[in-house]
Amino acid sequence: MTGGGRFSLAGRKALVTGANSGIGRAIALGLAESGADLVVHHLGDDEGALDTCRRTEALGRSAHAVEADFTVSGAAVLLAGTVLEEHGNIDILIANAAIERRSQWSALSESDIEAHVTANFSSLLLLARTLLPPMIERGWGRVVAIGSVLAARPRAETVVYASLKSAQLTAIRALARDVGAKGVNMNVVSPGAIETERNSERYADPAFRRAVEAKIPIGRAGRPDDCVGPVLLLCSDAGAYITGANIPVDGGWSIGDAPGNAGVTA
Ligand SMILES: NC(=O)C1=CN([C@@H]2O[C@H](COP(=O)(O)OP(=O)(O)OC[C@H]3O[C@@H](n4cnc5c(N)ncnc54)[C@H](O)[C@@H]3O)[C@@H](O)[C@H]2O)C=CC1
Ligand SMILES: O=C(O)C(=O)C[C@H](O)C(=O)CO
Repeated sequence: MTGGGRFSLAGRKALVTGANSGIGRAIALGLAESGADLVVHHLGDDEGALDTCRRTEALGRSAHAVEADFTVSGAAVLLAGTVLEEHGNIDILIANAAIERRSQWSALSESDIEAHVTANFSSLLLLARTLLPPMIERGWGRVVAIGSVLAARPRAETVVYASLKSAQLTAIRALARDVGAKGVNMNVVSPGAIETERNSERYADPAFRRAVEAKIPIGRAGRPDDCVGPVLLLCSDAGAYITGANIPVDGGWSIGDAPGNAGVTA
């Protein structure tokens, strides 16, 4: 099945980071359903990456798995170079992979801060530095970074993670401004509470689930699949006039949030 018309991604090739699980896997498969070929990035999950590749091939698209640890300095540059060399130009970059280590600010270690900065912020800029020029040359490209509603909801135990989601948004908007006239659109999709591998233990606690659901106007936690449609819009010609945007996918959770609202405990 391929999404047709203005949502079609036929003939496009996408690199999706963290495409072995959760939101990244759902987005990767959505892109493939709409006609894109894939480069499936993962870290330490051969089985998950192969599963995404097999499911992509079952949709009639090609898929190749690549591995990189973005907490390691130089890994993003190496990956981008290898991808261009071995898999050809990338039309669509989905920067989805991220680490989230929660701890009180008073317990933060320098190495933890550095790991977050390298994986969640530097890797986006370094992937973009290599992958954007060929997009600009061909006059068409899309970058979607996966943000978080936490960027606008600062809380002490996610101070590094949330700050970097804010920084990522600013970076995307800065670059979007520069490449907009060259056919390259760059946006952020910001999920709210989405049930995935990273938080399955928290959601196993019924009290946690109830607390989260009570704050969401749509009344349920999100599913990875909820993030797919907005990304397809931004990656296709249907989204040709959208750049530098930040689209929340949070069941309405952020409606009425004041900047700096720290009252959400889920
Ligand atoms: N699940 C949620 O409620 C929310 C998730 N997000 C964002 O969505 C994105 C995906 O998260 P989920 O699907 O929930 O989590 P997940 O844990 O299923 O996926 C994270 C992916 O990142 C990759 N990854 C982890 N450490 C890495 C490293 N050091 N180097 C390279 N890749 C690494 C893994 O391959 C994994 O597939 C992340 O950017 C996260 O910040 C944002 C808001 C809410
Ligand atoms: O991981 C993020 O980023 C989040 O936004 C997490 C959720 O909002 C959350 O903490 C509730 O499950």
